[in-house]
Amino acid sequence: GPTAAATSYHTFAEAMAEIDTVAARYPQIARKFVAGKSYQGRDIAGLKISDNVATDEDEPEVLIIANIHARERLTAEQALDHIARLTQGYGSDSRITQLVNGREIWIMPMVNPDGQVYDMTSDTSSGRMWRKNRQPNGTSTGTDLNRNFAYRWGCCGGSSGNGASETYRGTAAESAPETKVLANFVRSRVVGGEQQLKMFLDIHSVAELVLWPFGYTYSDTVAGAMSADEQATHRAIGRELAGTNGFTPEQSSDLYITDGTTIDWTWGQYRIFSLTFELGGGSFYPPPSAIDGEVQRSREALLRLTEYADCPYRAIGKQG
Ligand SMILES: NS(=O)(=O)N[C@@H](Cc1ccccc1)C(=O)O
Ligand SMILES: [Zn+2]
Repeated sequence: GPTAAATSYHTFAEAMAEIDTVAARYPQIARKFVAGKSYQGRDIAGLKISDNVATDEDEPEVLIIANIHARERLTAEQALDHIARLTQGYGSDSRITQLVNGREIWIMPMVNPDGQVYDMTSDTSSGRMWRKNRQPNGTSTGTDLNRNFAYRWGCCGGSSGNGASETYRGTAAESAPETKVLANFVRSRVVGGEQQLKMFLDIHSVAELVLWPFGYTYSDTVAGAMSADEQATHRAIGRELAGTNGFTPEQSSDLYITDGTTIDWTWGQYRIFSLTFELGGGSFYPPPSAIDGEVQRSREALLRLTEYADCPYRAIGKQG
């Protein structure tokens, strides 16, 4: 349950059960939502955490997703830990209480459930090293959901057109049902013509990095798409958060060019300040005994990301 520290990786069923348990235990501040279904029909679910959680209040919104890559098991634990911290701390920790009162926080711990189940139902103690979803694509299986988003999809050599590739981009932007579900959820947060989501985090592993857009170009700024202030704000938040967990902060493309990624789309399409974390742990399958230590490293970073949602520009001393 949510009180004990994680001592083993959650199966998909256990993660869904934990979401139900938290929603039942904290009904004033936690509410389960199902954004849609995976290719094989599994729920793509999460928790909304906020005071008056059944009401859409005019509060800055944050979206945190995890486990879009199936083998990156620690990422779901990080998301479930943030859920536990926010719900258990409410009413006793003043910082967390203020955060939950002043934000609407959407957390989705397993956004690639088919891949996660396939990876975990292996005959070894670790996994199948599976990354993609489980959608057939001609001769092979799987679309890399982090190459299937619509902003500059397939533009720049940052993905593959080969179905067997680990970075297969799909037949078109949002060709994967899981991508469509996530993109539809973000689109649904445009209320009164304004995107309510102000911060986005996509949790990956395993490289100990804090990354910001864009991935499709080496350029720091892009006219009409990433101004100097917008880039400086991403960099300042990225560096601040990396200062709390010891990860390396850099623009996504500093590592390699990627196109069709989550954060290029959430920023490029909606100007949601967006980061990707690459957690630590040394491998995709750190021993269960390492889960708690690794997850604790980024607790502060997730709290600060959630705090910035009312004014990300605060990171560069600028008013909204
Ligand atoms: N988790 S990962 O190793 O696959 N990296 C992710 C995120 C990522 C994207 C761009 C540069 C570095 C890391 C990916 O989609 O490539
Ligand atoms: Zn990943």
